[in-house]
Amino acid sequence: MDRLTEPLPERATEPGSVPALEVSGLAFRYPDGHRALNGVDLRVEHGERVAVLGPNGAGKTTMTLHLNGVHAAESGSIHVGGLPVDSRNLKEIRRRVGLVFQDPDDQLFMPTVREDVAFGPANFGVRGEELAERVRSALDAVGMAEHADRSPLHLSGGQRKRVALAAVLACRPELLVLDEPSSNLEPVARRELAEVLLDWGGTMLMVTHDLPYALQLCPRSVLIDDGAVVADGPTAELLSDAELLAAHRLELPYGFRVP
Ligand SMILES: Nc1ncnc2c1ncn2[C@@H]1O[C@H](COP(=O)(O)OP(=O)(O)OP(=O)(O)O)[C@@H](O)[C@H]1O
Repeated sequence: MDRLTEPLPERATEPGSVPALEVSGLAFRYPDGHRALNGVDLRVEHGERVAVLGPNGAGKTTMTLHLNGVHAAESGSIHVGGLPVDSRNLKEIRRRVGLVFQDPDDQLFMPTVREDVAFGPANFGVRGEELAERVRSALDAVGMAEHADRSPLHLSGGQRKRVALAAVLACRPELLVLDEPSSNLEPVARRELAEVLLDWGGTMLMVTHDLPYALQLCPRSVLIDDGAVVADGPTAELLSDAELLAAHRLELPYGFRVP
């Protein structure tokens, strides 16, 4: 592995402390026999924001779908705040891990935006004024409060993405996992989403092909290729390594320079 050794900013590592996320030797094969993960190792400390980079088909989404038990590991282990991700703990794991899917249509299914955002916390037992307050503050955070009574079906793609994020934020997760949050967003919505995520302030893992977005939001990045982590370090260093990027089919936008 290409290990970049500079000390990582914003990483609160204490020897022996329980990390927010620990993935060890995670391997997975789809039912058709395709091996998508070949031993992923990743440790994320509380409060870190980590971008997950890699070419198409590298295994990024497959890895994220293991973090809240959508897929079950073939071998290896995952711990969230010290709790193993396995079938006995799924309810608590899903409370801790908020997964925002790449396609909001995989997540939104209620008649109104308000009901979609209330669904998760209600499912975890939140009721009454607390539920109403969570829905209000999550919709406010993503700038969608005025659309609370509309059908998600009638929103634009970018608006649906914001509602999907609100639905996860309303669950108050300990670990927020986002798959391609900036795709299909207009520049203003992309910037506003960055502000929401920075304000949120919790532990975050963000899968993205948007390298400037990774640089803006995540002090640390891991690069996954062929189902394994091939580089892990400060985002600015990874993105300054032209050879590393080329070897894994990553490219900065034309004219973009890492400051
Ligand atoms: N349901 C499935 N059945 C079989 N193979 C799959 C399935 N879903 C994904 N794969 C394969 O697993 C590998 C990893 O896919 P995954 O979606 O995790 O990649 P990714 O890094 O998220 O890619 P992208 O950047 O294109 O979204 C790919 O080779 C893909 O073809």
